[in-house]
Amino acid sequence: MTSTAPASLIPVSLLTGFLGSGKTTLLNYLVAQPELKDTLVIINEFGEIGLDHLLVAHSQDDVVVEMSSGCLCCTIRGDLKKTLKDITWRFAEGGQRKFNRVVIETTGLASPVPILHTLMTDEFIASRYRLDGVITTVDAVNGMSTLDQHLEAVQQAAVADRLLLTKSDLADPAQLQLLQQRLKTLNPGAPQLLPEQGKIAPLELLNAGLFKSGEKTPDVERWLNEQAFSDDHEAHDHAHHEHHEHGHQHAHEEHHHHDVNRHDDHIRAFCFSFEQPIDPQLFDEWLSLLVGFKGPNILRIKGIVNLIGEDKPVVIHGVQHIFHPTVSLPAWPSEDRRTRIVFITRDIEQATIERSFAAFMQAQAIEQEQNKKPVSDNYSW
Ligand SMILES: Nc1nc2c(ncn2[C@@H]2O[C@H](COP(=O)(O)OP(=O)(O)OP(=O)(O)O)[C@@H](O)[C@H]2O)c(=O)[nH]1
Repeated sequence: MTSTAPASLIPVSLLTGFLGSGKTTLLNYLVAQPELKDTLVIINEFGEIGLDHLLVAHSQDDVVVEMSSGCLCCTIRGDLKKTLKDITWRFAEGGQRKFNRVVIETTGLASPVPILHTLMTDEFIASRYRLDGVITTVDAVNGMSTLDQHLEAVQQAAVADRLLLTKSDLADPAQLQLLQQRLKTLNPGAPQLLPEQGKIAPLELLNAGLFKSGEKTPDVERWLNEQAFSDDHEAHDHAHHEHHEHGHQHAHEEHHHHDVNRHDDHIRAFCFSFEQPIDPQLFDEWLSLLVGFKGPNILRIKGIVNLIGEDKPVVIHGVQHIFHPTVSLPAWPSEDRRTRIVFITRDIEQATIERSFAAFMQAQAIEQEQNKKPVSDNYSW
């Protein structure tokens, strides 16, 4: 189990959101704000000639924009690695780095999961950068139909740490409320914010990760936002209820369309918790087996774990089958010593996770009694 010095790593915010959902408008506003001084913006878009960089105002000398062409999610993944390596010396003066934060705007057409993956897998990147958070813009007017039609848009919203509902000035309030409820069901942990023409206090978006810039103490509560998952079912029921009402009162066809095999019906967001400290080997085996079998369907995992023999909590953060180096926290953030892990999955139910964990615990108890084979030999998914 390794641990890193997160305070010294450069925070990276990922800005994603479907085509035309207001990413550039937001960036244009953000780069002019003092909080984003010394921020390097990497803009990527689909197609050979990038235009977006021309739209981002260079309001401050310290804000620099790096262009890559191609689709960031596939061919450009190598380029992203290269760019993140190159900028450490290209944007340096007298041996001093000229930026202390990076924002990557991704193409609206792709799921950000492979990019998160890239940020975690490359050794050089993981040793220099840390993910601060995923910011996702959702168009308040077109959001519903975009979510219906594009799995990528659902994934963008599902893995967000902050959801920005743009163009709310153009949306009908009832329509906006429905979208907000749908997003709450999809991703209960992400605060929803409503910028007007991209105007939003930068601090609402930055520091969404475990650590705030310049601070050594992690903010687990804000990062995990476990509280938001406790009324998960309520939110789900409410969304369906509202959905029906809306369908009957306003748009029967739309209602019907939304209910038919929605992409987000496959997405699950829940918090797994466990009271007692967990045997580290059992936890490792369980997690390895889980990501081994279900990796592609795990969009994001983040959590705080109480391990037997460790007086400090351990933080885990993963995407698909890839995990960030485990971080040991200096102390428990509160009296609450439970293991709490937030899962965002595709087609993996909370009950499946709970059942597999219970089976491991049970098998371990039997094994301890009979001193038999490792638990993983006996569990199948
Ligand atoms: N009325 C209104 N229009 C907005 C708002 N935010 C963005 N827009 C408009 O929406 C359109 C698309 O915004 P962009 O910022 O270009 O969206 P984008 O996500 O960067 O688009 P792509 O680069 O195509 O992915 C532009 O015409 C913006 O002016 C808003 O809050 N209100």
